[in-house]
Amino acid sequence: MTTDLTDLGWSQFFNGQLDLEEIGTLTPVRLSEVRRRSVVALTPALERVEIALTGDHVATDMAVGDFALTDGTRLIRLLERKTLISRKAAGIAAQAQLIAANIDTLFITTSCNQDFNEARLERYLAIALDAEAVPVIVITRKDRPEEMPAEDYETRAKSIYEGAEVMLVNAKDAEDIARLERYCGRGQTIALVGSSGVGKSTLARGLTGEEIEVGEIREDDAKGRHTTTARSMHRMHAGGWLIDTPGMRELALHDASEGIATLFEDITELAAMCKFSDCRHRGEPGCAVRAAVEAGELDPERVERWRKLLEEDARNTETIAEARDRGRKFSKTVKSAKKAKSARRGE
Ligand SMILES: Nc1nc2c(ncn2[C@@H]2O[C@H](COP(=O)(O)OP(=O)(O)OP(=O)(O)O)[C@@H](O)[C@H]2O)c(=O)[nH]1
Ligand SMILES: [Zn+2]
Repeated sequence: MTTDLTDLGWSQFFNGQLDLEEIGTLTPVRLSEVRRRSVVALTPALERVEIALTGDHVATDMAVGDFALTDGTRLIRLLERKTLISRKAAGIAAQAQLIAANIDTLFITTSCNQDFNEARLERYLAIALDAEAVPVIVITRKDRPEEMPAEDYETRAKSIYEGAEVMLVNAKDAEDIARLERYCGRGQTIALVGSSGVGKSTLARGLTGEEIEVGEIREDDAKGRHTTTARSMHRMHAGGWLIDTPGMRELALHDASEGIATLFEDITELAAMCKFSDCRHRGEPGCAVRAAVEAGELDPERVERWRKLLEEDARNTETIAEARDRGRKFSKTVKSAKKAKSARRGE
């Protein structure tokens, strides 16, 4: 059976990374599960094969949705990603954990109720923009709006960022699901983010016809527990792929300064014109942001949210950088210990 690679989400972007020899000898696959010492990959024939990780390949470098080349038994190399979503991993060894690669569209989900708020949506928008995925705000419960008419939620969402499409839906309604399917066609990859209870499972069920379980699977090893994800790529009715992982549902902001700058482009540009390059926009002389607020050209609440988002991002990013420094020293120790061990085993 020859399924077109396009079905997997393959495009010129990936094809252009292969040299002639690789085209002749290797097969592109897409990772649908990342385990501790192996990955499960989707082949061009849409079969799932388990590939052991050998040599320098380690699970922490791989993400669900990655494209890789295999010679049939081994994973030869990962291809450069079009988009990447990561999160700050929990625990002392804080490091960025890769959540999903090559997502085209991120459905940022909220509801016509108290879950809806600009700050939350902006945080997800910054993540999507930073990852270079197209953000679509999906507002569920249009059939049961709580605090104001459903259309008002839509209007508020539309005013957040003009680059984001807004879809007001009843997640249980087949016609509304069909409206979302324009992002879910053949070759497209999407993911759902949003708080618990906003309707992500309901949307996922509507788009795939599957009841998706996103429980974390833990594989124990001597050094502790390593979290992997269960089967995470799901085919949608419209032909595309939905990536659903526990990590995706618990995304936190980190290292997203470019996304924040894109989302708040106007404020970012103003801030560059402040007299002091480290201006905190809290009343310093020559503050262009402050001046715009005073002139009524900028919403002060939006400025406050922007500042908080930057702070949150800086806080989390710093922790990762610091941990990385600490980790380097530690990993040297681990590496030499491992070497000694393999030497003893005669590997
Ligand atoms: N009336 C109505 N009910 C909805 C809508 N979207 C979701 N629900 C209901 O809201 C409840 C929560 O929806 P879920 O799909 O489980 O939410 P979730 O985001 O997956 O939540 P987690 O699994 O906790 O992440 C369910 O009872 C859904 O049937 C909607 O648009 N309209
Ligand atoms: Zn300023």
